[in-house]
Amino acid sequence: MTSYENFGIVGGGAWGTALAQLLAAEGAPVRLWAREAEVVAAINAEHRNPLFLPGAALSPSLAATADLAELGDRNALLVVVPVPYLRAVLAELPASDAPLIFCSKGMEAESFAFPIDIARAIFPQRPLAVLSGPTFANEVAAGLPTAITLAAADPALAEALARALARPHFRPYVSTDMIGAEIGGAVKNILAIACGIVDGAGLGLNARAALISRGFAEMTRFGLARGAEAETLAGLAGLGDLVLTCTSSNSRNFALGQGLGRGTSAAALMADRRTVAEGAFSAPVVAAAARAQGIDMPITDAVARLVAGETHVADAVQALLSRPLRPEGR
Ligand SMILES: NC(=O)C1=CN([C@@H]2O[C@H](COP(=O)(O)OP(=O)(O)OC[C@H]3O[C@@H](n4cnc5c(N)ncnc54)[C@H](OP(=O)(O)O)[C@@H]3O)[C@@H](O)[C@H]2O)C=CC1
Ligand SMILES: O=C(CO)COP(=O)(O)O
Repeated sequence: MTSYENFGIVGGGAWGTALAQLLAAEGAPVRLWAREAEVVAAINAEHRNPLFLPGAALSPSLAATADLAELGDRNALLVVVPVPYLRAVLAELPASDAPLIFCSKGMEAESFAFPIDIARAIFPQRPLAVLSGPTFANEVAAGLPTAITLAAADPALAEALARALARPHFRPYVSTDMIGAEIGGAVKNILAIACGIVDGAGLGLNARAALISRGFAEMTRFGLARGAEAETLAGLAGLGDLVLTCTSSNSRNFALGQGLGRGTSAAALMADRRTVAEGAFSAPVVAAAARAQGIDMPITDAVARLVAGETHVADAVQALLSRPLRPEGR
């Protein structure tokens, strides 16, 4: 079985930096590509990333580069670029047959593609995997206990990558359901915005619990219609991540929702921010994809309209509460 020891990280945001630190913590050489010179310089000179992961001390064995070509000799790449920018970055990757492990959580506008779909179109022959679950970057960088789903169509690849990424405090659970892992991560971001809205608007904990469980029903309907396995959606990459990000303002998506719930416009909340709340990008995309397939996703649709400034919180809540009564299983 191939062993993967020589990792490269594509993306110098909070999650790319935390994954790089996970792998470099005990002195293993890890190379990370970041787009911004400021991030590259801070990682190399100060062993910190104050822009995206303030407070984390990084291992000196983690080296950053602004040149993607320097990842050409790595035998596996963790790709941690927000989905709206992913296609452009993948197109610049150096030629290699090293597996690509996708760690981003979203769906691309217009193409309705998940990271795996984008990658398959660009690299039809390259082995692909997905890494997704309840994993706040700052906690992983601090070495706190974390479990995550690692999915690849080839079970031997999933197992080899899981073995390479596992640490005493970081447990990957293997799966062959890549689409399930991707859908869980993309949809939970949208639902975290919804839960943040409920929190910011002071609508109470009953409403939040209702949103988590009815949101999970939406995730499940969307996932099953697209070939995901129910077990994946009920696992770390789905329900696990939903619970994490729907209950903590450490989630950027939840925090964005809190701002909306307090009455600030999405445009004001999004202006000048450098960190991503992927759910704001994905909500209109998932809502449109669901509509096109005839899948009922009222919470996702409400978040999409709130982010677009097409409705107000009170009206969106009223619309959700006045839907016809129905059996819970639908
Ligand atoms: N933060 C977390 O706890 C977790 C995040 N994720 C997912 O990981 C992905 C990355 O998020 P995260 O690391 O938090 O990002 P951050 O919000 O911390 O940072 C923003 C990232 O976007 C990149 N970026 C901005 N503009 C562009 C562009 N035009 N082209 C290419 N890259 C650009 C930045 O790169 P640069 O530095 O070069 O500007 C930076 O890596 C997202 O899909 C997120 O959902 C998944 C699990 C946990
Ligand atoms: O995906 C995450 C944790 O699993 C991080 O969530 P946010 O992007 O909402 O901060």
